[in-house]
Amino acid sequence: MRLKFTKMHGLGNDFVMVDGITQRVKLSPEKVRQIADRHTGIGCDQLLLVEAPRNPDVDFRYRIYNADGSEVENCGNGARCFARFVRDRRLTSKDQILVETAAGILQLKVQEKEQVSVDMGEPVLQPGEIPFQADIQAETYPLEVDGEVYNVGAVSMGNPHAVLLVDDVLKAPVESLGPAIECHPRFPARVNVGFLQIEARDRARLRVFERGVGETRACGTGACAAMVSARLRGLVDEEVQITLPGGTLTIHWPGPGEPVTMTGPTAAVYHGQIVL
Ligand SMILES: N[C@@H](CCC[C@H](N)C(=O)O)C(=O)O
Repeated sequence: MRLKFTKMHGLGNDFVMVDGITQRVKLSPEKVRQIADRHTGIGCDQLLLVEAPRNPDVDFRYRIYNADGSEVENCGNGARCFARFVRDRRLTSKDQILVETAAGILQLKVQEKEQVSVDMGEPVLQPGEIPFQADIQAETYPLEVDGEVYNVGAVSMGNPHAVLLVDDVLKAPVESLGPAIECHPRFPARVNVGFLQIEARDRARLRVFERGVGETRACGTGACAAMVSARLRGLVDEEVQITLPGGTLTIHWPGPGEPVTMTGPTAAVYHGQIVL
């Protein structure tokens, strides 16, 4: 199979974008891992596959695969790159795009200077739906890892996130605690793990150890989940600039019952073909 693709990124969270509308694509977890390999493939955090929608009321469907080959529900930086990709490839000329994902329908707005805003929908906080094992919903939950107890927020943005507050993201134990929480038995579908440092009511820093990938330079759903967790704890206002290692996202969330909006940049790097 010869596959045409575009390499893109959102704040350094990098993607192989594949147009499954104008070419025939058959992907297995092995093929995704082969493409994502940074030494022997193209290299990416996620592969995003654009397809025709199944729901006639939306414009596209897009599917998300982590570098480990697992198919997942949502990807914030990927959603922004997806919007830019379908316009650059002239699959649509709309600047407001509705897209079906495994997490539901997202609404994307293409702005000036390659910025895209995404209505990420309402966060899910019910433990069973995240999924997270807890008897009742709470702002934070004590989570035991290797004999230590950490207070974590648990939020789904379509995909599951754990959020820990830290004093300094640069010193946060992302490489050790990230994988231990990612596979914690209380998160039966595994989890993305965010380490959040609040700097002011409108400014924060974040590092994310992503499920199925490892630490990435940015995670859009991770920034939304961090915002939700911080706001539920009363630590931030309704709009926050969240700076990740790859750059800054603007996240807006008035509060429970409201959708989260994420705004940030997109970048196209190159086009290519790979034979699999
Ligand atoms: N990088 C993404 C999230 C991608 C999926 C995640 N690793 C998961 O397994 O849920 C983002 O920008 O949101």
